[in-house]
Amino acid sequence: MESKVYPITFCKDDQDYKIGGVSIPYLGEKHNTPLYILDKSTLSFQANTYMDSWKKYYKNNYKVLFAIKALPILEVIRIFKNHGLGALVSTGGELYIALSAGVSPENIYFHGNAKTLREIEYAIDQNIGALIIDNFDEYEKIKYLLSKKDAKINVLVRIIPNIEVNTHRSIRTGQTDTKFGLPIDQALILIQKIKKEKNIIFKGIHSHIGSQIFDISAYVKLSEVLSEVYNELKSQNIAVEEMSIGGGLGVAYTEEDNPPNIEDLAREVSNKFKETIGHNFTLICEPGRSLVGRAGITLYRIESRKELPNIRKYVSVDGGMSDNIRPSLYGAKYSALVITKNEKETIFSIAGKHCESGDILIKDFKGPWPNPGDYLITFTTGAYNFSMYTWYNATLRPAVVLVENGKEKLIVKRENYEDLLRGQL
Ligand SMILES: Cc1ncc(COP(=O)(O)O)c(C=O)c1O
Ligand SMILES: N[C@@H](CCCC[NH3+])C(=O)O
Repeated sequence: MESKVYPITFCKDDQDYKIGGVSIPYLGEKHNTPLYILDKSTLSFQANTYMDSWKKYYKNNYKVLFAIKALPILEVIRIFKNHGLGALVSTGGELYIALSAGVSPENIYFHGNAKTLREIEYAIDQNIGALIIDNFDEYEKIKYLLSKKDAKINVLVRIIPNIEVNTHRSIRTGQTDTKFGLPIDQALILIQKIKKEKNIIFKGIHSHIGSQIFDISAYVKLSEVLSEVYNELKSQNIAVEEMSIGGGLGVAYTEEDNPPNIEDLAREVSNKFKETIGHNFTLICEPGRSLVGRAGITLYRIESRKELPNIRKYVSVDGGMSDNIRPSLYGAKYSALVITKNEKETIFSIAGKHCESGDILIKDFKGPWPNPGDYLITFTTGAYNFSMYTWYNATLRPAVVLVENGKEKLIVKRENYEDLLRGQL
């Protein structure tokens, strides 16, 4: 079925809706709901597109790091590792997950604006690819830790590129006023300090302008800014071996969304660098959402319906803001499909089961009026759904199933009631 929001293998045959060749109602019966379902073909396709596009346009080394915060699942990280991707982590916990998935330490980069001494020490002890230094205090922490060890660490320095992108204000990061990174003049001072250290190895510059970005020209502008910093450092005899353009490429949540494609990003950025400083450094990009978003769907069961005359109709499902907080947090829009025998279409809002009036997954959805027990699918739930799970109302974290070629594999177990008591005394 042609759609920007459906996973590549999503389809309907005479019997059922299917994903990865597996019947979706069958998955619901077998694994219960809510259920996250991931299409392996879509994951692989997105990873290959990133790798192939840089290979085609960028004439030097490049690294694609999966920002695992989007979907920190061992099996997913392993799939990407097998396609040649590394991992971007932002906490000690994410570092632990990436290492547990078998990503080799040199392919793990660690960013974040408030790394603790313990997290930095963990990264140094594991000898990861690079710490992405966000501020002067972090530099002091690294210096302090290295003064007590016979170790070295590679670092990138995160700059604020002063680029404001058109996305939700909570997920913009490159504008002048941001908690992430340093203004360029301060970053240059920090780099001079780093260069005086024997065991802090300066590798290059890091940047990230935000998430769910549709405008490739923002990345072209970013490439210009990075080129200026590169030239400034060159004039100070400081070599820049690596530069990161961050992640942030958007995906379609509804048919109205028109995200740019990955190949356009690679071509435009590569062309800009060719024009400015050449491909004389290792280019890094750090996609999260655009690798996993479209691969995921969430399957719910419809529990109840009601009609408030002349006001609104509601259909409530057995999940909600615990498994997808994005509508409540950002007003994010989603596409859905009801699997029902009823044909009469109407307009209703799809509500979650949580004790919050704001727990509405989709407002004013148009589709067939379902019966309790029918299934509802929401699309593009691969990114920042599982990872932003909250256990509000003591809900159980849903299971995750991976599908491919008619086969399914449980890759995360559903929580049970005992899990809710774990750690409680
Ligand atoms: C530094 C950094 N890199 C990469 C990403 C991944 O972003 P996205 O999932 O939008 O590709 C993020 C999250 O926005 C980030 O903070
Ligand atoms: N959590 C955000 C993206 C944040 C990106 C973090 N670097 C979302 O769901 O859209």
